[in-house]
This record gives sequence, structure tokens and C-alpha cells, in this order.
Amino acid sequence: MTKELLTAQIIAAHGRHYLATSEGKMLHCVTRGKKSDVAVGDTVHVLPTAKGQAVIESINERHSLLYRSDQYKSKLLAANIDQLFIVVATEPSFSDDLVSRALVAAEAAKIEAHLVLNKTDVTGQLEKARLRTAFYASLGYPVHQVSATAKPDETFSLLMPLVKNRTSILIGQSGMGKSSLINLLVPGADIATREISTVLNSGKHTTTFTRLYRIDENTAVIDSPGFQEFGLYHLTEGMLERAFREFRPYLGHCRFYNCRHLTEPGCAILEAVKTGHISGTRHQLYRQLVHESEQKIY
Ligand SMILES: Nc1nc2c(ncn2[C@@H]2O[C@H](COP(=O)(O)OP(=O)(O)OP(=O)(O)O)[C@@H](O)[C@H]2O)c(=O)[nH]1
Ligand SMILES: [Zn+2]
Repeated sequence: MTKELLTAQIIAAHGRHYLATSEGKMLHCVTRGKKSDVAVGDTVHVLPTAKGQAVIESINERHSLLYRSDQYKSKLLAANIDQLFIVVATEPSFSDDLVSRALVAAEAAKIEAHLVLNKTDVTGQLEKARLRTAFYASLGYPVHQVSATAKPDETFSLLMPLVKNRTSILIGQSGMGKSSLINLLVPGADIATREISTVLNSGKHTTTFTRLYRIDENTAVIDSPGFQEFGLYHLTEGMLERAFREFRPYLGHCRFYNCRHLTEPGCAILEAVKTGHISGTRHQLYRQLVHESEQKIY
């Protein structure tokens, strides 16, 4: 008997094990061979093998792919997403380096990016956090101030219209309140995650994994854990200069057409850094990312 291929959506990934939904049913999927080029959010064709199990045969074309990489390999974060929400908080303090790296990744993937400043009820560092996030607002990234635990209703009312009818991914450093926000947007997310953890990881709750929650037919929210580092070795210099959105008005105005904006005389970007129109910290990150992309060995 030849079995027919089913269309499914990947909702969780752990190593080379995937969980997919097809016609309302969950399928535990694996890839053929050693391939692991499937991402949460992908639409795939699968061949059922046994009850509740299937092999991924092909991946549909993606309209977006968010990923990070180190010198050795790239790590797919999620596919077919429309927007990225970077969750930061008043306390514990957040890393500007990670925020900017995530923004660069979003720009390179042509995904809209927002910041969510959570825990506005913790007032000790509130003004400082507001100032720090205002910098990203000045670059044109929306910043939403919320409090998942102290003002859950207001937070829900603010965020739900933003995620409605789109596929969004939330990322954040540990302790920023990302899980609290996900649970607010997706009631029962905790329980669903524990169930999936059991299937994918034989009950070991310690391992975290990327997970898609479907809110309705057109709305999905992806939770992506692990945000201690954000390598961008896969971005070329050409991609990098455009991924810093405040560089764009200056591109094409350097003395040399192939200017790398590092030390060249007559560089419009370096001039803008000097006059304070481009932040020195952001340019320093650009420099670092150019350096990283030169180290690529895969
Ligand atoms: N005061 C205050 N505490 C909050 C708020 N949101 C979350 N928290 C608390 O912050 C802590 C971390 O929240 P989580 O939602 O677990 O944070 P997370 O970002 O998912 O962190 P990890 O699980 O470590 O990845 C918890 O104790 C929450 O109760 C908020 O708006 N205000
Ligand atoms: Zn230049």
C-alpha cells in the first residue's frame, strides 16, 4: 500500500525530532538521514510511517527565515514569520548587544521588529530602561511598555491586536518575562509545552525548545528559548550594512564605491558616527559583525 503525503506545519523542534500538526492531529516527525534543515513554522509534506509518526519528505518555500549562526553552523530559529518581538525588562538588566543583534537578524530576514519593555511596575530602573529603549524607538522600532504580571489585562489588550492575524516570534534573555507574556497571549501554553516536552524529549523538562502556538487560523506565536548569544556569521558585509537601518541614508555616499565603513577616508558612515548621527555603539557592533563574518569556516 502506498501511503499519501500529508501537508503539515512544524510546531516544535528538538534536535532532529519535530512535532507537526496536520488536520488537527499531532505527528512526531523525523527527517531522512542527517538533515536538520527544518524550522518551526515550516509547512512540510510528510509521509506517515506508524500511528502518530511520519517522515518529512519536503519543505515548502518559505517567505521568511530567521536564523543565527556561529563559525561552524547555522541554527534555524523559525520560518514564515512576519514579525519579531524582543522582550526586555526593567530588571534584570538587558543586553544592548543582544537586542541589536536580534534587530540586525530581523532586518536581514526582512521581518518587522518590535521591542517590548516588560515589568514597568518595577520602578527602580524604569526611567533608565525607558531611556535605553527610546534609543531603539529613535531608529524606528516600535517600543511597547507593558507589565505582564501587574497589568495583565492592559498588556493583553495592547499586544493582542499586534499579533492578531500574523505569525510572531518572541525572544528575550532569561528572566525578562517572555513566558509570562506567552501565557497571557496563549492560555494553556504551559500545559501544551509540558506535553510536547514529553513527546520530544521523553519527559526531561530541562531541555527547552522552540515552539509554535496557534491562537486561531491566522494567528500564531512562537516562543524561542535560549538567547544568551546571537551569532550572525552568515551575514555578508553587503547584508550587514543594510541591516543597520540608520546606515541606509548614507550608503552610496562614501568616497569609495566598495567602502567597508571601517577605516576608509571619505566614509559617509564614519562621518555620521563622528557627528553623532549614528551611534558609536551600533557602529562598533557593525565592526564586530564584519569581523565575525570573516571568521566563517563553514
Ligand atoms: N514585577 C513583575 N514581574 C514579572 C513581570 N513579568 C514577569 N515577571 C516575573 O519575572 C520572572 C521571570 O518571568 P518569566 O516569564 O519566567 O521570564 P522568562 O523571560 O520566560 O524567563 P526564562 O523562563 O528564564 O526564559 C517571574 O518571576 C515572573 O513572575 C512583570 O510585568 N512585573
Ligand atoms: Zn563608508
